[in-house]
Amino acid sequence: MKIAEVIVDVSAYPVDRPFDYLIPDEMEELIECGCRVKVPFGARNILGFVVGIKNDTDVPPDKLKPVSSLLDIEPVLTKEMMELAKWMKNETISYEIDCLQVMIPSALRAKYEKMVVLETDAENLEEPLRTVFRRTTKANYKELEKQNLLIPLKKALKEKWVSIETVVKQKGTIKEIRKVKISEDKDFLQKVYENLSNRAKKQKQLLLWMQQHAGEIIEPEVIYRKTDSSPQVLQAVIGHGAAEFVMEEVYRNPFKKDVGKTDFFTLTEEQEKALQPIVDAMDNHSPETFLLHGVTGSGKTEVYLQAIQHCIQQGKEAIVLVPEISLTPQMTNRFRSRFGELVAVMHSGLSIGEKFDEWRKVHHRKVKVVVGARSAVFAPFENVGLIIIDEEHETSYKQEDSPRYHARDVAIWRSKYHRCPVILGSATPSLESYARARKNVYKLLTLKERALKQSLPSVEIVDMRKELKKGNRTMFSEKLAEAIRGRLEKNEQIVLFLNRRGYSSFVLCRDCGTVMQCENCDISLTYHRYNEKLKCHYCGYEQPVPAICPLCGSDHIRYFGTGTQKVEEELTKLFPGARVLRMDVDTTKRKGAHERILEDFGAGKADILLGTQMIAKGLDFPNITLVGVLSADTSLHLPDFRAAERTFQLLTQVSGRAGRAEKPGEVIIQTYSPEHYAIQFAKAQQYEPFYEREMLMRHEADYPPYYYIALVQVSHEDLLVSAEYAKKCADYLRSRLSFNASIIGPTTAGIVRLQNRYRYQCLIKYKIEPNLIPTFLQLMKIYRTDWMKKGITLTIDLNPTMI
Ligand SMILES: Nc1ncnc2c1ncn2[C@@H]1O[C@H](COP(=O)(O)OP(=O)(O)OP(=O)(O)O)[C@@H](O)[C@H]1O
Ligand SMILES: [Zn+2]
Ligand SMILES: [Zn+2]
Repeated sequence: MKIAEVIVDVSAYPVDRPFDYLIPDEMEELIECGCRVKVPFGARNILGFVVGIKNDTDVPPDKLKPVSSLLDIEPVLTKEMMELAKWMKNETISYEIDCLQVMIPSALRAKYEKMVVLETDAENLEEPLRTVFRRTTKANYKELEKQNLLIPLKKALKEKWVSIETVVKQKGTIKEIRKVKISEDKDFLQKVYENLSNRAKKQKQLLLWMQQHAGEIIEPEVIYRKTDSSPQVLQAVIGHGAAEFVMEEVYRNPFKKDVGKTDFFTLTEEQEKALQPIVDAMDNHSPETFLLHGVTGSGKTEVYLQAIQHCIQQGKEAIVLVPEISLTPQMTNRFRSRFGELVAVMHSGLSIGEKFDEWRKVHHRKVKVVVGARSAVFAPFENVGLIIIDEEHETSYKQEDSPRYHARDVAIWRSKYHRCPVILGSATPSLESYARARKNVYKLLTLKERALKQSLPSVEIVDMRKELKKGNRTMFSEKLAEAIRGRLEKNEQIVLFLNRRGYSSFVLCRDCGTVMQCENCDISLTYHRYNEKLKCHYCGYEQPVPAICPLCGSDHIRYFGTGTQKVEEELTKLFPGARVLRMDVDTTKRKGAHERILEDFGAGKADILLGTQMIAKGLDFPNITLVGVLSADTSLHLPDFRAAERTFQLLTQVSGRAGRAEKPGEVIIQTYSPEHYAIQFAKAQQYEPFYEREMLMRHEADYPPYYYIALVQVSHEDLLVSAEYAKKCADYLRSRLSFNASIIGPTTAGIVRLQNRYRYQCLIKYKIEPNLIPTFLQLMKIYRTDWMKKGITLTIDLNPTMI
């Protein structure tokens, strides 16, 4: 008798442990650890992962149920991943199933079809497969399963006579936008127009307009707006054949392009010195963590590339993590142009199917290097020699929902498993990492100079309060405006950065002061110019901009569109000839848009790149000689203890985009708080003094890195219920944790009401608290057995990125 231990896909069960299932005889040779199965659970058949196989069980025979079906003939998880999940579930207080799910590509969670592809001459196969593949080189897996051919198939797979190809059916995350393609045939449009009766006034009006736009592909919303027509009218006109609906064309895959080949640079002395200890650690199989602190443009990437080269020479594999936002072709091409076909790239811009293709290259050892965002840390390599996390200070390395893991922690866990080094790289390391480096927990490697000894750009601070006093009401100080003008004349490029964190455009009634709020959340709605709508960034609620104030009926509605759109308008007014590219959430929604904007800017098709956080990192364009920061302090006054750190990081990163080649760079930072230390140190571009200063602040307030923090959050539709259970949490924690841990709260969360749920939280600060994880697990158990039924949601976030 063979028994499978299965982690089942139920996230509401109080106990998080494997369940035993009988393996039916016909599956005995097929099931392995790491395969997914379907098993009966209660009245349902649900998904599960086989995490162990054994010969006996305590479950009485009459209770023991058999596995219903097998989903993977090849395991999708390695032994390492299953071990990692066990560690992760405690570390992040989450279900093991969630940890396992996050490790596999989303394609495996979508609908797909499996095909078995012949990889050899059919005559080399054994019967009965030979007969099958004499007729075809591709057979449907389901068919073979029906014919009971899985056992010979498994053998053929092991011999690599066949392989399995998965065709994802669902288009997945690619957003397809429905647009209207107007007929190119003007005469035809005219004919349709003439054939319409005069009573169809709206249709006629629309057709007249269409004649002016023959052949164009336009979003329906734009048509409604421009022609004052309704969906019904458009539908009618389409019915006459004057236009048709088309789906947004899929953009070419930016990674299919040939990237050419680049050579290794001769390292500078500093780079050489940084690389050596990493190479030594690889040679000695030593799981050390290095913090590579190098100023912007110091050539950290070159150090990574040469370290990877060494790793490949050792016959091992490398994982490179970069923040999603800087996972641009510019970045990935640096890896692809060095290592060619040995590189797989994983990021959210790819469709589910494309992502899955990349994952399979890793799974089948077709590549040696994977470059990807956070989840690439789970790349199923089995012989990892190096893990790199670029821009390690980035908050996107922490997953915001369950499992709330930090890629850095996972990387370090894996480095111990594989006995290989980790490199954390940044020009502005997180305080936590730098503090660890100071204590020799991480090994500090420093690059103080830029790669070609270019000087860092000169930084100037402009006090915007004085501008206002001078009577300048624009967003551009005289200084910045002048500098922009100068660059435009010299044909040099400009980056303008709008710090939009915690700050957005909103709509307000000038008579009564009402700010338009979301119906479901305690958040003001954000104004979107392009479709004249107000939108909630938290829950997606959308409404048209009201013509009159819903509260007092006044029509004095004012738009505080101080976002990128407004800046763009002002820019074009001030500098009519300037070519501006805007990069923000609106202009980068579509697949490939982000890449295209950068590509165009790199190719010199624009003078000014205007953007938000998205443009702060990773850009390496030689012709940028001016960086302007329009509003340095918007991120400074957020109620988050990391506000100063984030501001410093942003300003330093964005300043670093200037003067990276021969031409010297200049940075102008506009601010209303020029005296703030985060801004002053960003001006000096000195990390260490900032670090010292900020550490003092953290020390005084008992914040990380001196203390760890954890956030326990409770939410419920009813405010009082939420408050009551938050208090229960706090009481429970107080009764179980030591006096060294301080429990603050319960207090209301930063945003009290979100998606119609009221939120309370407790903040826990602790140093060494052996009882913490067991207490949290216990609290979770109480929640899952009892509170959940009452509609409570409880989340526990260890080391939250925002509080
Ligand atoms: N040894 C070298 N010799 C010549 N050029 C180099 C060398 N190392 C790096 N460079 C060049 O210097 C520039 C900056 O390097 P890179 O982009 O790797 O810096 P970085 O430290 O990653 O910067 P940032 O943190 O600002 O993104 C690049 O254009 C790179 O090609
Ligand atoms: Zn009003
Ligand atoms: Zn909302």
